[in-house]
Amino acid sequence: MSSAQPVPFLKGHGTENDFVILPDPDGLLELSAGTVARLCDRRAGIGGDGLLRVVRSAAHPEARHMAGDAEWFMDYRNADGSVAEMCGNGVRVFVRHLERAGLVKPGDVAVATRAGVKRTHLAEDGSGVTVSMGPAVLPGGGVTVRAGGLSWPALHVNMGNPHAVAFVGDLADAGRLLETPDVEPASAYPSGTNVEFVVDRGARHVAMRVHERGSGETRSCGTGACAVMVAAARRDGLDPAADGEDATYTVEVPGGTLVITERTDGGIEMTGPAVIVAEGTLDPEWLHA
Ligand SMILES: N[C@@H](CCC[C@H](N)C(=O)O)C(=O)O
Repeated sequence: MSSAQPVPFLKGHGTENDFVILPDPDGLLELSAGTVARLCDRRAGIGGDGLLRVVRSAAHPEARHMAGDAEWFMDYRNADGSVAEMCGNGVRVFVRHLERAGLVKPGDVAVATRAGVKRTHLAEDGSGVTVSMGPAVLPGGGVTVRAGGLSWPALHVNMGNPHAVAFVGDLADAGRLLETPDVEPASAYPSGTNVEFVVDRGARHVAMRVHERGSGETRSCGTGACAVMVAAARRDGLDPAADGEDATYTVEVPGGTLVITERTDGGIEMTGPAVIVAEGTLDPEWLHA
């Protein structure tokens, strides 16, 4: 990362999906994949499942076309430094940071992402953030997930980023998830995928584990929880666009709870917490080592 100036950072999380946040309003930081991976390293860096660079849309070539709708662009990177289209927990934490920094007021805030503009709503009482995640796309075709020596049929769901959702007998069946689950056919996911393992907890209430592309097993994934909600609804015979009735599910993740509604227009809304934990300045000696 090239910068002669001190580089500020924050640390935040949403249902324990944690992020390094780098405010860079004018898009001046040159952020290599290696620097992102160093920052997200839990022992030698700050630590995080991913990184949120906070850039004015007008200052970023990938977001300039959205500047009229959303002042701020969430430049999201996975912990290994790879770029991803969207991060559902990240976008909540992103707007919490904007609010805390006095850059937006509670209420409606639009955020530009690589998956388009996402509309968010920051509760006045600071309780949580709701994000309009857009519709799920179900490309169809059979997918199989293998992990922990077992295999399951899975549903391919795209929430701006790719997911394979498998219903399992027990969340422990997926094993330790230290390695990337095998997903077939690989051609269904040319850029890799996030994988969710799901069990039922009650009526319209599920629990999941997730192995994230570029980050490994994490304690939550917002786009993954939305993919799981849609997979559970279809399995339960619900399709709000056809039924003319919204469907709401509670999705438990290891790091907390997300509430997700699919509307009759196909739009998906996710509500959950967003917390800023700390802020500081990167040590220039460490940064430029
Ligand atoms: N944790 C995120 C998803 C982050 C991106 C994902 N790992 C990918 O590569 O698609 C979320 O909360 O949605």
